[in-house]
Amino acid sequence: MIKTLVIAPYPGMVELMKKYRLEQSDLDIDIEVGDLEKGLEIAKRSEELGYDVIISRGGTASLIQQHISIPVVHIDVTGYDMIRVLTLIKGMEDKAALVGFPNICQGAATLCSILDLHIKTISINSGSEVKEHLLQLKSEGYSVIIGDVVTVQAAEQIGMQGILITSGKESIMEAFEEAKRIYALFSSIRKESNLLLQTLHQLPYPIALINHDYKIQECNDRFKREIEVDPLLQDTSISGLLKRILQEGVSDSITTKIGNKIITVHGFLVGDTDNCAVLVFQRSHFGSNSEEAIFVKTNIPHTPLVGSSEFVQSTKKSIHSLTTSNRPVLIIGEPGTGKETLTETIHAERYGSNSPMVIANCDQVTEHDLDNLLESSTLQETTFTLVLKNIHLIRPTLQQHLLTTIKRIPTKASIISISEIRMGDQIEKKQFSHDLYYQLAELTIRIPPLKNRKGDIDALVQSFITELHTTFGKETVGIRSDALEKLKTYDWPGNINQLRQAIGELTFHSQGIFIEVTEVERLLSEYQRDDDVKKEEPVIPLHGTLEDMEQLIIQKVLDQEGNNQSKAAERLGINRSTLWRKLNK
Ligand SMILES: Nc1ncnc2c1ncn2[C@@H]1O[C@H](COP(=O)(O)OP(=O)(O)OP(=O)(O)O)[C@@H](O)[C@H]1O
Repeated sequence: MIKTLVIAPYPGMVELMKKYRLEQSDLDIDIEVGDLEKGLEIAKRSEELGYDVIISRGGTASLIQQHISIPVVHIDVTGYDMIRVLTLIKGMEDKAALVGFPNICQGAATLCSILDLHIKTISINSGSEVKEHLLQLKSEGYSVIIGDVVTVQAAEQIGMQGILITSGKESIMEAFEEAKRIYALFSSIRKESNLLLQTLHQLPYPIALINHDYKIQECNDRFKREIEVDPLLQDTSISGLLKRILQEGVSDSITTKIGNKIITVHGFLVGDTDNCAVLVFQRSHFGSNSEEAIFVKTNIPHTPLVGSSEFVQSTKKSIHSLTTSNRPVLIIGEPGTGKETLTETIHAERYGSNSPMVIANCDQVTEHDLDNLLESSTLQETTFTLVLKNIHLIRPTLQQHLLTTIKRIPTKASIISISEIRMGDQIEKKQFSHDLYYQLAELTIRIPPLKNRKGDIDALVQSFITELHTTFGKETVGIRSDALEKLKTYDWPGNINQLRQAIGELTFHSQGIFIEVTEVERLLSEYQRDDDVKKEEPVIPLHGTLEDMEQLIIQKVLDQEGNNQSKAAERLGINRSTLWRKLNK
């Protein structure tokens, strides 16, 4: 049974409804009387009471329709209704006019001319026009007004006779039929949209529809549970994505950090006119913590390469040509020479700062981590750079697996490997896979230590001073030229990293606008003292295999003992023949 509520704009309709509802086996009909605002009040209550359809007439039906979501069936004024009312006034002597909405007036005018009735018809577009027309008609000598409830009430208020156009059996039966049709149509649409809505809520991803005002129009339960709205809408890469979708209509994906989660957001446009951006959120397997074996870095800094050395100048040129290809790059350099900075610059030039970098710490990764990398659906759709950090420290047993993994990486990604050492020796000793090396080192960039490109010191120092001035509000804005020259006399074993730290210390302690030569001298003599102490300390290398380390220790002791094998064997606690065997492996 279709639960139906009739909101009758005038009491007379109730009786007629009661009479004909008995014939309706599909409709369970309740009837209430209420015109305009009162009718709307009843309709709003009915929404909570679970009615399927509302039937009403004229202005009341239109008003209800604007405010509630239940389908509203209009009782039309039919030709029969018009003939009935026109016949009613046929014998009247008084001047009569009909005031009503165009749907009534047009039919009425035609009928009046067929029936040869002299009835003026005035068409109105809103209820507020009624009173003015009635006063005009009254001044012209009209005393009878035909119309709907609003018109008739207004006429009676100013002393005119109002005659209501009532609805007859035909209009009412037609409304009942329409109620059944509309209910059937709404049920199938509702069923379909309920299914879609349920699908939206059941999907294992947070989903949101964002409108042109950048507000969330709709979202699923998962979105409400998992995504914090404020950081989301404040994220610059998300607002850039929304702008591209809503203004240019493009579909796109980005990976970004929202709160403490790395998330890939796929976005596309839906709708024709009031269109919305749909955002689908996919959480990455990987976090953003650089201590993890594999982590994702977003909002990549795009640091310009500074310096006048030949290395910087030629690298700048080759980076430009790298942007057009995805070819794997191997960057080799001592600690602190700027390998990671250069990696970021190549990535940003190739894909832009908004694309993520997936960084694998090769000294920590396991087979499982590499499998996760391939399975991560977040990375399938995204353009990213896979950075293989400390590639020289990858375990030999994992090298074949890494080779298989990188061959299956999506074509939209590229690989940059970072090594602190040239790996020629390791390859020769079969400690590093030849195949893997040539797969990774299609292009090799060797970053010289800072001591071999002192020409870059001027530009680096200036860039660090500027950075410290703007970031920490330091007063120091420059360095005296003799102080700068002094910096160039030192070899910087910690490379750019150490230089950066030195400038930080100098500006921190500096009292003036310029860093003075005396301040540099004081700092460099401290550095020199530390270096001398380090030289005295035996260095135990932690790279390579146990066997490699053993060889280096034996060599060091031999050096210190002036190549005297007996003394070296004695210090190492082994006999001479064991030492000889170890040296000739
Ligand atoms: N072109 C450059 N302009 C300004 N600063 C730079 C540049 N290159 C490197 N740096 C700075 O030098 C420091 C070391 O750089 P980076 O971390 O890239 O070196 P790295 O070789 O990767 O170091 P590590 O081997 O210790 O990981 C960083 O603080 C970085 O900001």
